[in-house]
Amino acid sequence: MSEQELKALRLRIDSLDEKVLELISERARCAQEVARVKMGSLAEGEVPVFYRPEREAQVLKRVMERNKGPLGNEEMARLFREIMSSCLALEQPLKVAYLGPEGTFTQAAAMKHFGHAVISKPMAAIDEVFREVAAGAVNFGVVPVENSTEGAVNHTLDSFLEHDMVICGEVELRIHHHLLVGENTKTDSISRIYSHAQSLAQCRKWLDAHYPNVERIAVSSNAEAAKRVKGEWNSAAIAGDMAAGLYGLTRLAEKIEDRPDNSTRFLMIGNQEVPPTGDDKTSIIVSMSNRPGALHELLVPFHENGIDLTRIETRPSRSGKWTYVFFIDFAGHHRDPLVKSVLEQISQEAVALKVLGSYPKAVL
Ligand SMILES: O=C(O)C(=O)C[C@]1(C(=O)O)C=C[C@@H](O)C=C1
Repeated sequence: MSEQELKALRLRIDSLDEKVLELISERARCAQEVARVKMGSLAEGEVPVFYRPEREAQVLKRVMERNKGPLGNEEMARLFREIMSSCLALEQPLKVAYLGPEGTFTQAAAMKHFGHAVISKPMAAIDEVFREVAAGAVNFGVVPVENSTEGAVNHTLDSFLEHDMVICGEVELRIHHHLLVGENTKTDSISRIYSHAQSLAQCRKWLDAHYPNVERIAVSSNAEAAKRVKGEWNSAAIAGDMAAGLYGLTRLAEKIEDRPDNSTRFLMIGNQEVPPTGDDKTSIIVSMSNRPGALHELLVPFHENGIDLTRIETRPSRSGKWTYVFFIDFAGHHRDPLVKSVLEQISQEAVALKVLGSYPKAVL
């Protein structure tokens, strides 16, 4: 390509950037107007709701439907995700607590869902994320709930039994683990590998094959593992890209998870009910009396009404020995007439039924 051709193309890019800049600014001014309208239409004592997950899901879906390339749908939606995040920050900067420390996959999930224009707050434990939201110190919390290789995150399920929370969104993240070392690590003398217990489990076969005799040490998070390695010469960590970048570690081996489709689902928790979008999920907790056929009775109304169950999980209830609660996710919104009638049928048989929330299915 000649110098002249390159120059002409860059001039075109400059002129397009100016237009993009003007359009983004116009969009941001529109969002400010939206905020003014929201503030102006409040009833006495009502608090404005700036963050609207149902609307955000619609915007992102529309972008993906209309995108003609060459950028892929996900890539384009990610760009719009960030634009919307910045527009919302003009209306109200959201405060989001997540399972920390910085560099965890939960932080990556929070950014994927809310974009980067939020004030994020790392918490030391899942329960603390719940408490922070309950105390009103943040608008939303982000917690892991299930992994495709390792199953349910029990701390999260148990926290739902203790706190009154509304689930207002979900996000799925492909989890890639790397074996990370620091500048001072002697790579032929690694005698311990740090990571979160779930991540060690997700890489078990790889570790058996490559580091069978090295001690595996479970720590509170992958980011904590990365932090430790920085100061030691004989250790490595299993963690993701964010932690690697944050602690300046390099990858000795990439994508070492045993299953290539290894992914984790995260939930956004808050106090805000989300209206239907037409493509939603609902999460409920049900406790049934301890008798034969109870689970069958619980599931029949879903089957009879053609409602798609996406997950069912069992946990011991806190109220009695050998009694259980079921965590169920299904397609639909609790305001849909069909879902409403199924929930009514179940509540006649159940000891207790709690709707944890209806929320848009993950778009990104
Ligand atoms: O539509 C709204 O209610 C807005 O506040 C605008 C907007 C956007 O930028 O598109 C911003 C934040 C909301 O979470 C949803 C959408």
